[in-house]
Amino acid sequence: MLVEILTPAQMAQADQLTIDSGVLGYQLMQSAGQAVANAAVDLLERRTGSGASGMVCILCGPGNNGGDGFVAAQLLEEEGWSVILGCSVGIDDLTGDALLAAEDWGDEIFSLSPRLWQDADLVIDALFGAGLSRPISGELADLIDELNLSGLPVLSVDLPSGVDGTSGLAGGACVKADQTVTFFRKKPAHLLYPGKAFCGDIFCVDIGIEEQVLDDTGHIAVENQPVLWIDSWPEALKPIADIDPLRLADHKFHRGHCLVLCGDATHSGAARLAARSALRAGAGLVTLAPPCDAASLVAAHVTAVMVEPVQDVASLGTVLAKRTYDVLVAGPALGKTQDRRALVYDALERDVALLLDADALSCLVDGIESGEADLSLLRESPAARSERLVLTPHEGEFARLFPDLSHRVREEKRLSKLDCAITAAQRSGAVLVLKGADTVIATPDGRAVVHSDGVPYLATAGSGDVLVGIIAGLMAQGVSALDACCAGVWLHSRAGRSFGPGLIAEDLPELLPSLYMDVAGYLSGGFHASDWTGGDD
Ligand SMILES: NC(=O)C1=CN([C@@H]2O[C@H](COP(=O)(O)OP(=O)(O)OC[C@H]3O[C@@H](n4cnc5c(N)ncnc54)[C@H](O)[C@@H]3O)[C@@H](O)[C@H]2O)[C@@H](O)CC1
Ligand SMILES: Nc1ncnc2c1ncn2[C@@H]1O[C@H](COP(=O)(O)OP(=O)(O)O)[C@@H](O)[C@H]1O
Ligand SMILES: [K+]
Repeated sequence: MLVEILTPAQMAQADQLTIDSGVLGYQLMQSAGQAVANAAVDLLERRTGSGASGMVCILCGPGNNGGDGFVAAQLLEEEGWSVILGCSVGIDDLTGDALLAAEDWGDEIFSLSPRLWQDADLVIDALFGAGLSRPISGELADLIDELNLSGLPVLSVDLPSGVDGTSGLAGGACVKADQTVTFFRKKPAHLLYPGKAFCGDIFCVDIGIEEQVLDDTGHIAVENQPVLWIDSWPEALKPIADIDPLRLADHKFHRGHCLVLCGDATHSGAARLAARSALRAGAGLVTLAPPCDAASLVAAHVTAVMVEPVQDVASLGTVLAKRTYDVLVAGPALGKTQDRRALVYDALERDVALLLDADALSCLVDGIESGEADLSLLRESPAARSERLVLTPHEGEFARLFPDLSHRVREEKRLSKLDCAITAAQRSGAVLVLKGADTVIATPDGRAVVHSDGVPYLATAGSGDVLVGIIAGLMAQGVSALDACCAGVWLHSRAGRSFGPGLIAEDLPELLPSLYMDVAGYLSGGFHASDWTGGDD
């Protein structure tokens, strides 16, 4: 099944639709508080041994997040745990369901102070959740800093207080939680950094909201899971017993041919990594295209990968006319000389699936008088028109192409990486892979997939070249651009995680075969990401 991600605004709509259908808001709050209390008991029992013999400190804020805290306080006390509760406002300042919850708590409400947790075994952070409207500052920020220094386990309700639910940005003080319990569906901040790093283990619990509300709320993105792309998994990467008998006699030309443009003699490693990765990802043939004076050096460093010199636009035309190529990759250490830049512009006019990475992305900005890429060249390319244009920028390349959506601007204006990636995909007409510890894959029609799996081992030279090669290899076999990007990012991340420390980019393509056996476990059902029409239509 799809795992949808809802913005706090969409979540508020889900709450409201449920309330409109006859469920009391206070009932939802009680379910949320119960889930928090359950999680707290698990954590307490792990810390204090079984039996209700520990103390919980609950920090409540002025809104419904605080309301969840009051409910949890009451339930934990009923179960025999010692509870001490502080609130950022007096009971007279509470309203609605939060006021009801505070009245039902009935016990003492202290002012917030570090003294509250001095004897505690666990702190529950119910200060702010979806309603955070600005970074936390002043006395509350000091309190959060002290809490983070206390070394006590912290359970956050819905979101770690201070983290912006929509963008995952952490502008002011933020609670550093060991565990976060959220409700119905995850929010962007549970997946996007830095927010995700503050959440600890995330548990998403059912509080009685019906799935059907999603038809009305829509969703901002989905999580990247094999169910999205497993149905388009190439035959050649399946275990022999799963291959369609009619495909057992396939030859290499059925598995597609990738052409990878290559840089000069001193910069050919990146393209060679991409080429090898495309082969490992199942492309039937892969050819590297270096400039003439680098051809013998490149040829000396490859074996199954072929070499066809491409000096200029004319020779690219000749090479493309000679054989059928299914996918063209341009970027890894391509260089930004006049010649190589001309190749990128020429490739944009050709009717072939096109993956632009690294230097090819920079070529779209470098040497342009206005300093701005002409995105209409991308949008109107045959590749984009046939939904076969892919861009794989890291944040630096993304900032050059889309300066108004850069990481810096996002932080300044508190914009979400998801919204910005979707906007960039719409402007460029490309399936866009905005790489990072939280990679966002976005499509021109407004869909987004998030792969959030901090694997710092992947932050190593050449790792992005491998990713673009994997995506190209999958597309060569007929996988759609979106499915190939999602599957490629998944495989890349898994490879990094399974290898662990010491990983270098050369290791990554060699890890793919063992991952294909893992993928085989998912082959029993699913649907294509490319068939998914998004949540808000
Ligand atoms: N019926 C519902 O809507 C449900 C809501 N639930 C809980 O309600 C939460 C959302 O509740 P609210 O919308 O009341 O929002 P919050 O409780 O997250 O916070 C809103 C309050 O905080 C204040 N505030 C925001 N940023 C601040 C800052 N930086 N410094 C000081 N004060 C600040 C606002 O003025 C407002 O009073 C969710 O996170 C979830 O925990 C759950 O109880 C489930 C049901
Ligand atoms: N901390 C991290 N967690 C997960 N993935 C990461 C992390 N850091 C980098 N990556 C991934 O590693 C790859 C690096 O790509 P890139 O920056 O283009 O490197 P290069 O240009 O050296 O090939 C991207 O796919 C990115 O998503
Ligand atoms: K919270």
